[in-house]
Amino acid sequence: MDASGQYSTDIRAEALTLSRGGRIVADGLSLAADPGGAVLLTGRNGAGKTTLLRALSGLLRPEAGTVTFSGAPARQAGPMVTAWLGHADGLKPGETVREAVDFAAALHGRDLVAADSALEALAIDALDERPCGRLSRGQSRRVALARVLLSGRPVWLLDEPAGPLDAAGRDLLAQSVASHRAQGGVVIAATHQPLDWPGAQVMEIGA
Ligand SMILES: Nc1ncnc2c1ncn2[C@@H]1O[C@H](COP(=O)(O)OP(=O)(O)OP(=O)(O)O)[C@@H](O)[C@H]1O
Repeated sequence: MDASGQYSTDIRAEALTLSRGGRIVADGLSLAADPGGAVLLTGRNGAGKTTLLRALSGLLRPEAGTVTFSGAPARQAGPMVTAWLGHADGLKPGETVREAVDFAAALHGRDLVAADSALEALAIDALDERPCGRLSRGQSRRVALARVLLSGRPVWLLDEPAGPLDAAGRDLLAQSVASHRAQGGVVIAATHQPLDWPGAQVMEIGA
């Protein structure tokens, strides 16, 4: 983020061949997003959406092709510029919502005002004393998303972010994504649900 509070990282993936367990699951995939961009990855179960997200993050090495963030290879830059939301929310059952969110804020050098804002952005401020192990699936997803908001990372990679969210939760997610993009952030999400993110590219995997 620069002095004016804007992100400026772009992502380029070119001619990717991806394999899982020794089997090619996707071939010839390319994708690009400039600051402020969003890409929705769609496609049937097993098409390779999660695999592509992992390759974009730098966690999975492509068999062929390249992923770069503003020109830097993903395996080098990915851990610094991406925030990852997987299928699992990764919350500790005994930790309260407040503890989970405050920890994320501290980890990313954010203050408690930012933590409060993230709780409010996902409308989970009233749940702050509840242990994460006693949340509903949608409430738990909201906490995981609040932690993404606190990451301060320019590129969000979200795997089924709206899976268990209700309509109000999907609206809050859309608003959070819109504010991130307005700051020059990039959001790439795999989804089975139609998500109303204005101007997002839709890329069908395995078509
Ligand atoms: N750890 C693994 N080892 C071997 N094969 C795997 C592994 N994980 C996934 N696969 C295979 O890779 C292919 C792509 O899986 P991936 O999870 O990327 O699909 P997806 O499009 O995200 O699916 P879904 O919509 O069900 O989440 C599938 O055929 C899957 O069986």
